[in-house]
Amino acid sequence: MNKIPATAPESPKMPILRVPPPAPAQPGSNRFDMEDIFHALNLGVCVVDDCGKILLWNNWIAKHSNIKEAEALNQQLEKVFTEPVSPAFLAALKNTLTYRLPVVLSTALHRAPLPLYNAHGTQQQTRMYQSITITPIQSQLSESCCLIQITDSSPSIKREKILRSHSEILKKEATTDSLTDICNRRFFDAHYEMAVADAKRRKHSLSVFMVDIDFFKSYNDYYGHMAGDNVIKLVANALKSQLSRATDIVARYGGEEFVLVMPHLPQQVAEQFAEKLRNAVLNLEIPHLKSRPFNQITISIGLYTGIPGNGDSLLNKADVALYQAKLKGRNRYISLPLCETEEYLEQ
Ligand SMILES: Nc1nc2c(ncn2[C@@H]2O[C@H](COP(=O)(O)OP(=O)(O)OP(=O)(O)O)[C@@H](O)[C@H]2O)c(=O)[nH]1
Repeated sequence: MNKIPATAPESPKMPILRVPPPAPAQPGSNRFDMEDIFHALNLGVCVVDDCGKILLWNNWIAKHSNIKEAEALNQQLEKVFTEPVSPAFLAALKNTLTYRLPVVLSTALHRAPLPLYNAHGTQQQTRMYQSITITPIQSQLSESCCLIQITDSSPSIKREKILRSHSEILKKEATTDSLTDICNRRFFDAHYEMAVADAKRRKHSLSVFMVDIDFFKSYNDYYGHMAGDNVIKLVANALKSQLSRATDIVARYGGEEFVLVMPHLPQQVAEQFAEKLRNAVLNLEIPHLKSRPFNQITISIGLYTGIPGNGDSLLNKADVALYQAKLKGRNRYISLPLCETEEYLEQ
């Protein structure tokens, strides 16, 4: 190891760092051995000369690269490793040596520029995440050198990953209905507001489908609440499986009621889609002996297709249509007739 001299070097050929002389020893205090401190640092320290030859190599790098100090000294940095060094690191080093400007390698872009490991010879052979700074320094002999400092950023990156996954989970929980795993009312309200604004701006239609499971109170009473929960899940899945466009959503509106919003559908296509939804639930063939005359789980659908205007909301109109579907015997869709706003669509 090349000691970091605190005074003038013995050999005029050996470049040295400008290290401030130690403070005069106070009575009773200890003098520090710079070499011990250099090797005890909990970060990698390496100095290369203007040709990229290694002049200093501390214990931290020796440990994490599995390359001893004696093997590293006087070798070209990029050749001392058996595995490749990242081109970004080499470019940064070259820049610092040429232009004498310090560089901080972005940990976001360059996670593991050097082949350094936390656990050598174990199964855990993934490169350590590193934060690297390269600083130009001047030796007393005016030779240009670079100080490379490396810290292990794995713990902070791990922490960041955990925080990010926690925030993803929280975001999902805030927008998803826990029983059915489809969008919840909160997400729907926000989405609906944006869909309405978009449809108004572009003057295109929105189709709103209000869906309600028929005779669900009697189902709960007869089969029990848990069986009722399971039906809600199955119906939610059946409705969701009919959607294919990224712009369409289905949400649990509350209890055994669902809502679907789909932009840009001609009314006739929206009606065909409502029939597809009804059949998807019918095809589940869930027995419901208290539902006369169907004897199985069915849904009623209220559909309204229109350009959002300033009057009654599309949701209210779809709700009115649902009420009519219930009155007319359930297991059907009702689509409210076009009003003035829709005449625009027909032009
Ligand atoms: N199992 C279960 N039941 C629910 C849930 N949310 C609401 N319900 C029940 O759904 C039933 C809805 O009943 P009603 O609104 O009277 O409607 P219905 O019996 O389906 O009658 P129609 O809609 O007129 O066909 C009530 O008994 C609620 O307790 C839920 O999360 N799980």
